[in-house]
Formats: sequence, structure tokens, C-alpha cells
Amino acid sequence: MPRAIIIVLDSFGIGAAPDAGDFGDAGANTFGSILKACESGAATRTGLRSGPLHIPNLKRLGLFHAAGIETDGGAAEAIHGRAREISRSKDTPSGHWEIAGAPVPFEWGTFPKTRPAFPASLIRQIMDDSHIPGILGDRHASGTDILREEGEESVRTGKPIFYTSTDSVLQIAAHETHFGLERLMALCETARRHCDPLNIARVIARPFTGESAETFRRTANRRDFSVPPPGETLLDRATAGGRCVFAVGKIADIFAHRGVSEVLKADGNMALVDATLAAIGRARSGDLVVSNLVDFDMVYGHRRDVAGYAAALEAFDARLPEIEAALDPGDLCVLTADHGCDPTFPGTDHTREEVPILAFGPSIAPHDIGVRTSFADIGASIGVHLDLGPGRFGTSFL
Ligand SMILES: O=P(O)(O)O[C@H]1O[C@H](CO)[C@@H](O)[C@H]1O
Ligand SMILES: [Mn+2]
Ligand SMILES: [Mn+2]
Repeated sequence: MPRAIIIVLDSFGIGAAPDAGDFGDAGANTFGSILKACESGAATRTGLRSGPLHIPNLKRLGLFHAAGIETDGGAAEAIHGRAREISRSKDTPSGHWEIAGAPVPFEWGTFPKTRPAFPASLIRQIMDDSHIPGILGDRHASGTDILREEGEESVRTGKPIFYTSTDSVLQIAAHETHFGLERLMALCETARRHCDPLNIARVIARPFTGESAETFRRTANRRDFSVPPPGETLLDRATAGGRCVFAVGKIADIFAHRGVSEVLKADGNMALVDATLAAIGRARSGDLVVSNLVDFDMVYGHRRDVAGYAAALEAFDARLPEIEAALDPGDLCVLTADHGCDPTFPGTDHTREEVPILAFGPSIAPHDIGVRTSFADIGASIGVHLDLGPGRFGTSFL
């Protein structure tokens, strides 16, 4: 029996979705903007990269075809197309769950762009149950900015930093040793419980190290406390069918550990590619590997670092031949994304975009699958490929 691999390039959208205007994202295009910035020289950084975007392998597979960009290159080598999201939000869990065949049929709770952003009753409940002396932040913010602004006071007072974004999230940053990593995780579990009635998708622990605003760094001990997916996912169906599901990076957290057999954690895109290759190496026939490459989003998209994003794409592209070489004759590997995060767009939030689908394997015949009406077509196709059936949502493109 064949195997399947999904690699989510977190935030790698390829153009505004038809409903992008509803999200304030008309005109956003993560891939297109990076391409343009590279072309014009705006994505040059000494010692990092320069010139036009160099992604020969993604190009060969059909990324430009999927994005509707004319190229002088030949025919695409992968099944190629793009997909729209039916879930009404542009966050990570919604995107991943829809890819896995469980779109979100309701609106998430979010916190207003006011100061304070969190309801006093919520903060009171969390404080009563966690013995913290108070909180800092209490607003919408970029996680790295707020660390510079509030980190030193947090260390001095022992008050953790609470912040949010347009996503359905409560993020809590605290120092790994001064506050304590385990204590932060316990605090997040408490917060998770009190966020449930507000329909908040995720509470995220954001531990950091360092001793001053200039040296604070967020660590790889980030942990997402997610509510479970709203329906049966491809991962659930695979494990129920006796298959092994390897979850690489934050996949297990995103799926609230449901439908996951083995967790492989790693820090940084290149280590995550290594972990993905390790999982492919261990997967047996009928198994599923699901991997998330978070740096595109967390380190470059939200930071609006277009040169960094371009360099990260080039670095991933250079690893693609290794991934292709790791595939057995019957395998199917799908590259896609969960939402956009255009590094040239105003603000620091995700952008509502269509995502690429590049599906390849030694015996997969390339063809154009056009614009898919749901990310769920990916899960449906993999379900068919793995002989698990298409699932409730989505139409197989195989
Ligand atoms: O600015 P940072 O802390 O990276 O936060 C980002 O990460 C969150 C979860 O992915 C998003 O909601 C966005 O706000
Ligand atoms: Mn994401
Ligand atoms: Mn994000």
C-alpha cells in the first residue's frame, strides 16, 4: 500500500481569496509579493540573499502554474492547482483542519482591538486559579514587539504578558527560568479551560530567555493548547484504520493530539525538514506523515521580513530533491499552506489567500486541477490514495 506525506508551508499563500476584502486583505499575495520584491531588489540582504527568487524545484513542480504566473519553463511535473478556504477564518487550526477534511462551520471568538483586549472576568478567573500577581500587555500585538516592550517588567514583577491578534488566540509570554517553563504551561492549561466558553481556538505558551529587551529570545518550547477539530479528520480516519500518523512540528498541537501516533518536534525549518525525512524513513505502507514548516509564518511572515521569507523559500526549495528521493514508487507527497501572511502587507497578521497544491510522487501523473473550492480536497485525495475513502468533505483530485 502507498504512503502519503503532507507538508504545510505555514502561511505560503499564492494570492488573495475572493473573500479577502471581508478580512481587510484585498490584494494580499504572499508568493506574488515576495517574487516581486526579489525581482526589484527589495528582498536583498547582505550575507543572506540577493536577486530574483531562486526556487528551481518548486518551479519545476508547477508552483508558477498553480499561481497562474506565466513562465518560460516547461510543463509542471506535479499535480498542480490552488485551493480556497470555506472556513470563515484565516488562522492556523482552521486551515489545517480543513486540509484534513474538517472545515470549521462556526465563527471563532476573538478579542477586540481595544486596551484592555481581554474581558476582566476572564483575567480574574485565570488569576484566581493560577496565583499570578497580575498580567502585562492585555492588547493586540506582535509577539516580538511586545517582548521588547514588556519583557523586562515581566521579569521584574513576575507578571506574564498576555496578548492576542486577529486570530482566535490568547498568547501568554513568560520567562523560561524567572517565571518557570512548567509554571507557564500550567498557567496556559488554566487559561485554556477559561477560554473554552468564549470559543477561543488556541491558548499559546510563548516562553522566552535572555536578560534584557535586546537579548530576549522566544524559544522552541512554544506550545499550542488547541481545542480539538470540529469533525473527523484524515488523521483520525488513518489512526482508526490502524495506520501510523507521524506528526512533525506543531501538527500534533494543532490537532489537539487527536489522530496522532508519533510526534516529531524540531526547531527551525531545516530541522523540521530533517524530521520530515526521518518520518518518511520510518513510515510503512499505508502510513501518513503530516508536517508543518512554521518559520515561514512565525519568523518571516508575521515579522514582515520579505528577504527572510525569500531566503527561507530558497532554503526549502534546495531540500526538495531529498524529499523527492525519499519517496517510494506508490507514494504521494502534497505541498500546500494553511493561509497567507504577505510580508509586504500592512500590519502583522495573516492574510486571506488561496493556497498552492503541488502533489507529486514517482508514479503520480502531473495535471492541472485548477481552483479547488475547499482545502478539504487535499484530505479527500489523500484519503482516496491511502484507501481510507474521501471523508465527509472535499472532492478528490486524483
Ligand atoms: O506575533 P506572534 O507572537 O508570532 O503571533 C502570531 O502567532 C500566532 C499564532 O500562530 C498568531 O495569532 C500571530 O499573532
Ligand atoms: Mn499557520
Ligand atoms: Mn501565524
